[in-house]
Amino acid sequence: MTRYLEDTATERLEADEREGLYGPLAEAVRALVDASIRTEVDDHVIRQATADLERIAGHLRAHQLPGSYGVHSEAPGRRRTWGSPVIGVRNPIAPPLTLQHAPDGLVWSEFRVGTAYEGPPGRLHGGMAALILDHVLGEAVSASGHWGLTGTLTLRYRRGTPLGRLRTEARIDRVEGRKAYVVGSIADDEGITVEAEAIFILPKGYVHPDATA
Ligand SMILES: CCCCCCCC(=O)SCCNC(=O)CCNC(=O)[C@H](O)C(C)(C)COP(=O)(O)OP(=O)(O)OC[C@H]1O[C@@H](n2cnc3c(N)ncnc32)[C@H](O)[C@@H]1OP(=O)(O)O
Repeated sequence: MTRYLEDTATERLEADEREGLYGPLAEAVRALVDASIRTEVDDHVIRQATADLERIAGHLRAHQLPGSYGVHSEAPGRRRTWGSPVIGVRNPIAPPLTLQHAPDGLVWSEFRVGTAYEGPPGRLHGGMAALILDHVLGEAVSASGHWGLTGTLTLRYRRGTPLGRLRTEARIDRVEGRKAYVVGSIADDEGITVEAEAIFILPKGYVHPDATA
């Protein structure tokens, strides 16, 4: 039977420590992105800030992964998606979402989006809504014990999604062979703004990297 690796208590503690280190770094860069979009300070301050940031990037690049982050081990134990553009603890591009799992398989999150994700004035960019929903729907597939890549993702933008506080949720509808059908949404305080449905497909011959015999 296929089993998936779980963290021990010590491994969880180590991972929490790493999260406590990298989380604030990503949060500081997120604040920087917002500041970069909205600042109206004098030109010389911007030039100075640019030089300072280039210097800081140089410090961080002194020792780094040779390639992309992928699904990587920060510490012993379960591999983590800390580079994810949706939930990644280490990725300042991620809003980030913290996903919650209900006992009935519903995956949901309450989160905030700011100016970095603006499409129409004051509203969430449609592509960003697709990114969030792709991930959350994929997570609902995983939560059901299945796995797969997005084959088709269909969105219906019912009305504009305001920047600010939002909620997303997803649940699996059914599984047919290697295909998992899943549905979800993004909502503001007034109700659903974007509806999504997707088919996630387990690629032919795929073996999960965390699977043990
Ligand atoms: C928990 C973390 C969540 C993270 C979520 C992140 C999600 C992602 O970003 S995934 C990245 C984006 N997606 C991709 O890159 C996928 C690229 N595509 C592929 O790899 C392949 O085309 C893949 C895996 C979808 C299907 O390939 P393959 O396994 O060869 O499928 P194949 O054997 O031809 O077809 C299997 C079944 O699926 C159907 N199918 C194939 N492709 C699609 C598709 N794109 N859409 C719908 N159905 C499809 C076929 O009709 C067939 O159906 P049936 O069994 O009824 O005849």
